[in-house]
Amino acid sequence: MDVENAVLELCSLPAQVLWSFVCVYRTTCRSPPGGGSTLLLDNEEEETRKYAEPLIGSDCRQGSTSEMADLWQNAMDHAVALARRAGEVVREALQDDRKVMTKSCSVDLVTQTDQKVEQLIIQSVKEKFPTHSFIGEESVAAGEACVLTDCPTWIVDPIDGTTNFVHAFPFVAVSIGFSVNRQMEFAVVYSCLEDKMYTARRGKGAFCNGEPLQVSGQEDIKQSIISTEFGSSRDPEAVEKIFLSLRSILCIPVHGVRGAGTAAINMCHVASGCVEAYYEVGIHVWDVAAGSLLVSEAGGVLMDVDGGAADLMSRRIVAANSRTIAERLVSEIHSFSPLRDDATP
Ligand SMILES: O=P(O)(O)O[C@H]1[C@H](O)[C@H](O)[C@H](O)[C@@H](O)[C@@H]1O
Ligand SMILES: [Mg+2]
Repeated sequence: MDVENAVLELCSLPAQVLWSFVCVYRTTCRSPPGGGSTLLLDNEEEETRKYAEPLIGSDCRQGSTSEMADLWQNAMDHAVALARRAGEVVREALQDDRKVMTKSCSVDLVTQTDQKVEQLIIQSVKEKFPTHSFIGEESVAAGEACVLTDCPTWIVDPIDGTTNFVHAFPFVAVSIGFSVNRQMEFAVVYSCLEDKMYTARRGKGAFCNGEPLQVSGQEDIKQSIISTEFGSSRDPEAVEKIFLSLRSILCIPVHGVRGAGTAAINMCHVASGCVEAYYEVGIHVWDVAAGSLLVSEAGGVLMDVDGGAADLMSRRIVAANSRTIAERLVSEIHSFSPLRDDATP
């Protein structure tokens, strides 16, 4: 039977049996069956196999369901260690003069520390997980594509709150999201100057320094704090919409409007329950990927600013403690549509 028919035959088997085959294939027929071609597994199974290698070993011990379910734990642990190391680099850099450069406009700042931290993270991940993909803020700024595929992908904002970093304003985060099959599997946001490590694993809750997070139970927007940012665009039409939204929301009235200066930490505040909702138009996928999982794992909801499904590449986000608050916010937002992160240039 050739490889293609073998794969079709296998796909009709229950997963447990399929996994046994993968085990057998891995240990008893290193060379692909039928010579030449390799049995192609989709990325996740391939990655499972690669990851699960320590679990299979030469005795082909089958990874139990829980061990397989934790196959991304190894990557998450590495992400936490990288975020902590990156935080040390950020704190050290704050002791020196920071060389400030600009990107899309005069207030869209970047520093050598942003670039150094991103390189540190990506280089380390490439060594440990050579088949993984990346979306990094500074790599994209340098011309790399910003496309999310099914592959295991690290979505990295080396310094979220770059403007804060330049001014030593105390909210600076390293944000690392990880997606497989376009679904967030884990999130790590390290608020470097507060020494707060926010983590979330899909289906396993959200935490800050190991303490569980839960969104606010407040359903009345008039008893709420809302966070947002002015962003780095100074396009008159965009600024007009930003201020119209801000005035509408402020005059609901809400208790207050806040902004940490970083999308990632704004979303951590929603997950922590100290802010009922955050919204913004103009952010990028690297600003919100990790925060989106933290909010949903803390019991919150994500939505587009027009009330539709959240789309991490759309540059628009509402992250709230509940649909009630999210939909009330949407009714007050004057939205606009920046060029998508994955738009073809
Ligand atoms: O600091 P950045 O990584 O550039 O990201 C920030 C962005 O530049 C803009 O200031 C947004 O308003 C922020 O929410 C975002 O985090
Ligand atoms: Mg950034």
